[in-house]
Amino acid sequence: MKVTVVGAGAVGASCAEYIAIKDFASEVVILDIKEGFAEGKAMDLMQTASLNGFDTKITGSTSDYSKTAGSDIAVITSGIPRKPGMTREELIGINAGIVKSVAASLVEHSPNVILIVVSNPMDTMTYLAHKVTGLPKNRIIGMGGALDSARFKYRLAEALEAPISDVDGMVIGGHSDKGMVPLTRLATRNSVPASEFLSEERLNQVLEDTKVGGATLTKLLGTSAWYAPGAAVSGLVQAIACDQKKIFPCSVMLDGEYGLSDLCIGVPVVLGRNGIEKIVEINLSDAEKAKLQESAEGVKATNGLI
Ligand SMILES: NC(=O)C1=CN([C@@H]2O[C@H](COP(=O)(O)OP(=O)(O)OC[C@H]3O[C@@H](n4cnc5c(N)ncnc54)[C@H](O)[C@@H]3O)[C@@H](O)[C@H]2O)C=CC1
Ligand SMILES: O=C([O-])CC(=O)C(=O)O
Repeated sequence: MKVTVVGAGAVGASCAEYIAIKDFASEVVILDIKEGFAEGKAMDLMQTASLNGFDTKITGSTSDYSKTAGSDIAVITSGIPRKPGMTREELIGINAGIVKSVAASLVEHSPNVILIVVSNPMDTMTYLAHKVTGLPKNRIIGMGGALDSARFKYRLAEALEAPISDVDGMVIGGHSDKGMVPLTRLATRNSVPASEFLSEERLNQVLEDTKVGGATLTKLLGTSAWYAPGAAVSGLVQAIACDQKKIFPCSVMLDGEYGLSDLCIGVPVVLGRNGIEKIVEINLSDAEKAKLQESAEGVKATNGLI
């Protein structure tokens, strides 16, 4: 199993590190345009192999896509991150050009690749990857919901004063400050609805804190987050590589599902060796449907800018 990670920056390196530590891939290639940067990150990570106990071979490349040839999965993290006070949508001007050329180069060298798009604004960059590559729908996956759901569980556990392993919850919709739809109605603590433990007001606070999860970290760090994003990507890569058939909310091209078409937005999907093996249509309440619709309108407006 060969995995390429484009972008050796904060998210790309974290993602490569988590993939290596989980030790399911034979090879990880990191590629960046900054001369020597990917090679340096790869060497540094390889020097953790004997310490962390993995056999994954990590190599770096400066813009040489021939080294990525034959990749089964490729992750696109190349592009600029936001600074405090910015929205993800404001990154579109620079990142659209980067994602366009990177996606085309990846597919040229690995025609059977499954693409995972991370660069922001992620739903629109995923849509752009479809337009550029023409790959089948099951082979382009946007990563946002897995991260947003992890942040939702963090906030739920905090409110419930419970261990995170005891809580479950999912975020669908666009990966944006306004567009996320945390499904508080379906959140649970060990199968018991979270609403049995928390007031409506406290659950709403959890929802609001989840939606601004990325912005909160950007304000604290001065740039956007990387540990949880890297871990979330590695979870998707592992589900595909190991044919796990796990459900994650991912940004995928919809064709009538949830009453939406011609956009990529976060909905639950089953991930396995073929990429997106099924889009799972869950019964949403009228209020949740309205929020998803509103989120879709936001994503479509951003898509209009490419
Ligand atoms: N979807 C999600 O949940 C998340 C998305 N992001 C997004 O991921 C992207 C990367 O974030 P960071 O790693 O923090 O940024 P970073 O600045 O640390 O790293 C980006 C890397 O991309 C490289 N790069 C730029 N153009 C390239 C090209 N044409 N080909 C190859 N490499 C190129 C840069 O040299 C740099 O090393 C940002 O757009 C950020 O908003 C970040 C966190 C979560
Ligand atoms: O907040 C950002 O800009 C980066 C990102 O998408 C996240 O961490 O959720």
